[in-house]
Amino acid sequence: MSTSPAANADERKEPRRAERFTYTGFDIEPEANRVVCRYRLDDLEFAEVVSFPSGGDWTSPAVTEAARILFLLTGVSYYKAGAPPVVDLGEIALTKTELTFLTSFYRDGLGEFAYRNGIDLSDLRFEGPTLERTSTANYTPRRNSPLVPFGGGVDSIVSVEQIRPFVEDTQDAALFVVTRPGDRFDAIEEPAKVTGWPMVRAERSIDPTVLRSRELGFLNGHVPVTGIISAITVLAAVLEGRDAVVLSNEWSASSATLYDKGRPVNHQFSKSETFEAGFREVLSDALGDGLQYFSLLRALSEVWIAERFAEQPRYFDHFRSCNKAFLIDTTKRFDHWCGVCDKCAFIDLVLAPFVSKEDLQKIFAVAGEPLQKPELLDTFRRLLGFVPDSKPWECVGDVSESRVAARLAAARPDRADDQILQTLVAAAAGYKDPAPEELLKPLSRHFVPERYQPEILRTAHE
Ligand SMILES: CC(=O)N[C@H]1[C@@H](OP(=O)(O)OP(=O)(O)OC[C@H]2O[C@@H](n3ccc(=O)[nH]c3=O)[C@H](O)[C@@H]2O)O[C@H](CO)[C@@H](O)[C@@H]1O[C@H](C)C(=O)N[C@@H](C)C(=O)N[C@@H](CCC(=O)O)C(=O)O
Ligand SMILES: Nc1ncnc2c1ncn2[C@@H]1O[C@H](COP(=O)(O)OP(=O)(O)OP(=O)(O)O)[C@@H](O)[C@H]1O
Repeated sequence: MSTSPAANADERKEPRRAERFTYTGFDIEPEANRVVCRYRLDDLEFAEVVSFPSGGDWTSPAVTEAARILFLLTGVSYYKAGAPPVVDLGEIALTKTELTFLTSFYRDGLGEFAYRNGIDLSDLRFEGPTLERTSTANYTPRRNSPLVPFGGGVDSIVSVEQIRPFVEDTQDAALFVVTRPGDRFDAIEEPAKVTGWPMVRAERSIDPTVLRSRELGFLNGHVPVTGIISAITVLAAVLEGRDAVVLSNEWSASSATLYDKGRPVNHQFSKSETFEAGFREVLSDALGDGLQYFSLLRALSEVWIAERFAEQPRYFDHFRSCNKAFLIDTTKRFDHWCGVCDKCAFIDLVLAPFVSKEDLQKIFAVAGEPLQKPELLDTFRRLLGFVPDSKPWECVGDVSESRVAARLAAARPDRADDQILQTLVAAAAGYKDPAPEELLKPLSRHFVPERYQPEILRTAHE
């Protein structure tokens, strides 16, 4: 694959698969507090730069390990530009555990990308030396000093509030946010202020070439971005000697968006339990068990999370889950809930049992509350699973969670006249869903260490 940087929108090329993707190397640049990751797709070079403005101890062996893991995961954005059958790891030797994990990160993490582009990634093969690890970096952190990646939505807000009591003695927790250099997401900054916690930042420069996919004839599509953010957070945590990276990935993030020839395709793969378990193994082999990477919400339903969020009204005027707040192109970024996307519709629905109609109408005031828009009936029908194989490619709950939320919301006096909700509940009558109280208990295993377990996790599924 080769391309001219002079290509413009009038010279669009047809995307085609490349032959080979190569990990060419990474440099740790302590004086600039950054890591530079370099890749090649056939003869086209890419570089991604991740900076950590607050610095840290770059001499620690654990930092080198964490930077190497970051290098492994950030490659996926550039691989997807040509999706070749071969990934050449160059001089980077991988343990068997790492190879298994990375293969899944590419195949499953790019599952949506592959499905929507009609590409079969089952032929994907990694070539490179094998690493026989005999010891870990033996990382030893400070006690109770978690770093919480913060997306500004319901999930990470609930995590912060659940973790808060466990860090009262150390006062050493921090939010973590990844942006482009100098960029700020209002949708993150505003609720972050409400938490009152300090913020650690990383700045990520994606190679600008990959942002011109259409024009340059690259393949394009979704990338497992939470995996990339996770790897960046781990490096930030290790630089600062912290003991935990606390994700906010819920139980339903493990559910497939659809099945393709029997194989699950999950938009949220890098938020899934499979990703979490594999990444934890990689981290434990490389760093030892000093750093705990886990999702606090792994075992918990969207309904439980929504109920906890409703207990925190001070965030209502400040939080935003709509992904239109996060577009890289600032001219296209929204400064309010768009009020029509699947994510807005889902958040409205799942909060409706617990947050008053009046408050939800205020939250969605600019574009209007999704549950009041007759034109969104089909959107809600898809969220509730009434249209086969049409769960949105978005971070939304499981169809049964949506049906339970609809029933609970429709039973509220302030929703008695809500046409959409009443129509959905009538249509949901034939579905056998868990009782609401079942969704208020832990639903699966989780990896939350005892010192960070909220009450709900202490009472079940130990
Ligand atoms: C903001 C958003 O939803 N973006 C998705 C959208 O991309 P679009 O082209 O409209 O805009 P940009 O996000 O600005 O991306 C421009 C190009 O850059 C590529 N890119 C971006 C980040 C990266 O790490 N590597 C990249 O190569 C991207 O592919 C574009 O070509 O549609 C894309 C195709 O479906 C999505 O991939 C974009 O999603 C972003 C990567 C993103 O950050 N999305 C999160 C809001 C998101 O989806 N979070 C998930 C978490 C699940 C997971 O980890 O997979 C969720 O909410 O479910
Ligand atoms: N720019 C970012 N910097 C750091 N962490 C992020 C960023 N964007 C998302 N995250 C984290 O990635 C994970 C997945 O994001 P997701 O959008 O599902 O969560 P959220 O914003 O907390 O909640 P919601 O689903 O309501 O948007 C969460 O742990 C979230 O906090």
